Amino acid sequence: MDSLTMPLSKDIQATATIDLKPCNDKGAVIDDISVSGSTEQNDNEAPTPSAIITAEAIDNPKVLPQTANEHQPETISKHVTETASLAEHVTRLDLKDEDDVRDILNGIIQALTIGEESECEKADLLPNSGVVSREARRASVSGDSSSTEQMPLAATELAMFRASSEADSGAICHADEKKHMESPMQTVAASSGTGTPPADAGPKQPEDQPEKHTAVPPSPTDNAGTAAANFEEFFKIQRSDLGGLGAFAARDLVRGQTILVESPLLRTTHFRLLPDYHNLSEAAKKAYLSLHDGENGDQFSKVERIKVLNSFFVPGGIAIFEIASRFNHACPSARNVEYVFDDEREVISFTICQDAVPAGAELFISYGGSPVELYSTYGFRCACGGCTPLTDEDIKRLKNRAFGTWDCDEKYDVSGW
Ligand SMILES: C[S@@+](CC[C@H](N)C(=O)[O-])C[C@H]1O[C@@H](n2cnc3c(N)ncnc32)[C@H](O)[C@@H]1O
Repeated sequence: MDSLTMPLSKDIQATATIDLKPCNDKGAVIDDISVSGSTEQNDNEAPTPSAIITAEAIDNPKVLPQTANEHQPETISKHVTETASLAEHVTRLDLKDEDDVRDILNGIIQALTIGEESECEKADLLPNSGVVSREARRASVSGDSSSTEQMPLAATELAMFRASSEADSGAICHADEKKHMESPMQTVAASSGTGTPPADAGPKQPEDQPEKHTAVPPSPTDNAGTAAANFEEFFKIQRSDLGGLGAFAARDLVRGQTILVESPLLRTTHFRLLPDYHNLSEAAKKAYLSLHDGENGDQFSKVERIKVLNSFFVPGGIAIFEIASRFNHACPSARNVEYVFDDEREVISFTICQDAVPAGAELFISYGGSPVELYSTYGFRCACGGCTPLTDEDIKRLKNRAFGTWDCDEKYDVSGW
C-alpha cells in the first residue's frame, strides 16, 4: 500500500513515514506512522515516542483517497503547502516532549486528511495493539478535576511563541520553564473531560450563598461563537486600565453565579488553525480578527498571534471565544472568576469565585503561571495588583537569559514568583 514520507522539519534530520492501507474502494486509512532519524535538537535527550505517535494516528483515522496525487492534485498541493508552512514553526520547536511530537504528527496527519469519513473510520478496522484511544488518554489525565484554574497554551504553542520573540514585548523564555507551564494544561483536560459537571452548574455553591443566577446557556444547536444572550446582565466589555478591553461587573455579583456560557468562535488544533480559520463564516472571521493580537510580530500572521494570546485549552486542541477571550488575567489573590469547559455541550462557562464582586469591578480569570511565566509565554507584564510586578531589571534579566547570556553562576531565584 502507499506510504507518504515527509520531513518533520527543515532543521531536524527526521522523517515521518505514513503508511496507508486500503479501505474499500473509496480510499485508504492511516495504517501506521513511523519516524526515522533523530528528532533531537542540540543535546536534548528523549527520542521520538513513535508508539504514541502511531496511537495518535490510528486513534483518529481519516480516509485518504487512493492514488491521491492523481485524484486530487490541487487539494494535495494545498495541504502540503500548509504543512510546509507549519514546518517553519516546527523548526523552532524543542522536540523532546511527547506532546510536541504528537502535535506535530497530528498536524501532518490532519494536513494530509483528504476525503470523506466513511465506515473505514470504525475502530474495528484499526490496528489496535498498544493503541490508546483519545478517550483513554483523556481519562489518563483526568484525576481530580476540582481545579479549573488554567489557560496557558500547549507545549508546542509555548515553544513557538517563545521562539518568535515577537509577542507583545518580544519575550523569549528559557526552555526549562516549559515543563512547569504544561501542567495546567492537564488540569484543563481533566476539568473538561468525562464527568465534568454541566457548564452552567459551576462549582459547588456554599450553602449560605444567595440564590444563583445563571446566564442562559445556548442550546446545543446554536452556532459557533454563540454566547448567552444575557451575559450583559452580569458584565460588560469595556476599556481596562490594563490596556485594551476587559470584562467589568455590571452589578454586584456573588460566588457561584455563572455569568457566561459560550460556545467557541473557533475550535481547532495548532496545526489546523489556518484551514479552520478559513472555513469560518465572514462574520466569525471578523469577530476573530477583532480580538487582541499583541499588535506586533511580523513572524506570525495576525491569525496566529490572536490564537496565541486568546486560546483556551479544550480536549484535543484549543478554542477561541468572542467574549471569554476578552477576560484579562489576575494572579490567584485577585482572580474572581473561574471557568470550566464542558466538552459534551461544547461550551465554556465562567463562574464567580470570590464571595462578593462589586458592580464596576474588573472580572479576572487566571491564565496560570507566575508573572515571569506570563511574560515569557504571552509577552505581557502582569499588572493585576495581586502579584509583585516585574521590574525593568527583571525584564532585562529575562531577555538576557532568553538570548543565552544567562550567567550560570548568577543566583537568580525566581521560585518565589
Ligand atoms: C486574552 S487577551 C485579554 C483581553 C484583552 N485585554 C483585549 O483587549 O482583548 C490577553 C491580553 O490582555 C492583556 N492582559 C491580560 N491580563 C493582563 C494583566 N494582568 N496585566 C497586563 N496585561 C494583561 C495582555 O496584553 C494580554 O496579552
